[in-house]
Amino acid sequence: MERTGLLIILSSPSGAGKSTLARRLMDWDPSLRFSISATTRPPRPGEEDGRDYYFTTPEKFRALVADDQMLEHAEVFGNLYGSPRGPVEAAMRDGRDTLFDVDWQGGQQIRASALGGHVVSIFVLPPSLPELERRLRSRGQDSDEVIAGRMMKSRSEISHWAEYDYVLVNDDLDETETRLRAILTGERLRRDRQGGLGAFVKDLMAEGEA
Ligand SMILES: Nc1nc2c(ncn2[C@@H]2O[C@H](COP(=O)(O)OP(=O)(O)O)[C@@H](O)[C@H]2O)c(=O)[nH]1
Ligand SMILES: Nc1ncnc2c1ncn2[C@@H]1O[C@H](COP(=O)(O)OP(=O)(O)O)[C@@H](O)[C@H]1O
Repeated sequence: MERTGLLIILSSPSGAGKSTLARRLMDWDPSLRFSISATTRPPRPGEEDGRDYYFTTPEKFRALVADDQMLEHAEVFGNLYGSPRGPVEAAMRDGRDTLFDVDWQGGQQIRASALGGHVVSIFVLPPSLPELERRLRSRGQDSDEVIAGRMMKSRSEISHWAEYDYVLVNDDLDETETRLRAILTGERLRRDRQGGLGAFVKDLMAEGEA
């Protein structure tokens, strides 16, 4: 069946659990392609260039933007982040779904992009702000100053929740993962309903006539 890849946007305030959920979703379905962003922020311990992010300089980042190689880009917490366009277009052509971990600005730009794919957007909320702060601390990778900055920004990120198709409160991680899988399964069926299924039904009916 002919199909176009879905563009799946995952956003949340920092620390709500996006990266954890994205990893789980890809373990569940290895055919999902994670859009590896370029960023000018320094790597955290354990992060790998080309797996978690493409770590780059502001100069190189701006050159990519000028060359129209970014599907979307934004400044978040004083650093530049962007989704390279080429791999997304290739995945769409191959009928593979792409998962984006981007902020609300990236979400808006992907929805507005001319790629013409079926976009599904999901916003992840923490059960409470004290729990969000606890998760940021438990990750143990950011200084107090960085954590305070992310907590301050969390309200403005959360204020965009209503722009998303789905909103999940990430309280119990297993339960949130189950819901994410259900969303993906349902949205794939909707995509197929709008796409190649028409040809399948036509063939089915023709068989009956033969
Ligand atoms: N617009 C946009 N935002 C991104 C991109 N990559 C990551 N982000 C967002 O930037 C923010 C900071 O990401 P990161 O530095 O990994 O910190 P974390 O969210 O605390 O793990 C998060 O809201 C990400 O969703 C991107 O390519 N484009
Ligand atoms: N449902 C959950 N319950 C408890 N801890 C969680 C849950 N989801 C994620 N975490 C933990 O919270 C921290 C932040 O999660 P992470 O996925 O890095 O968030 P984000 O990518 O949104 O910044 C990590 O230490 C992660 O293991």
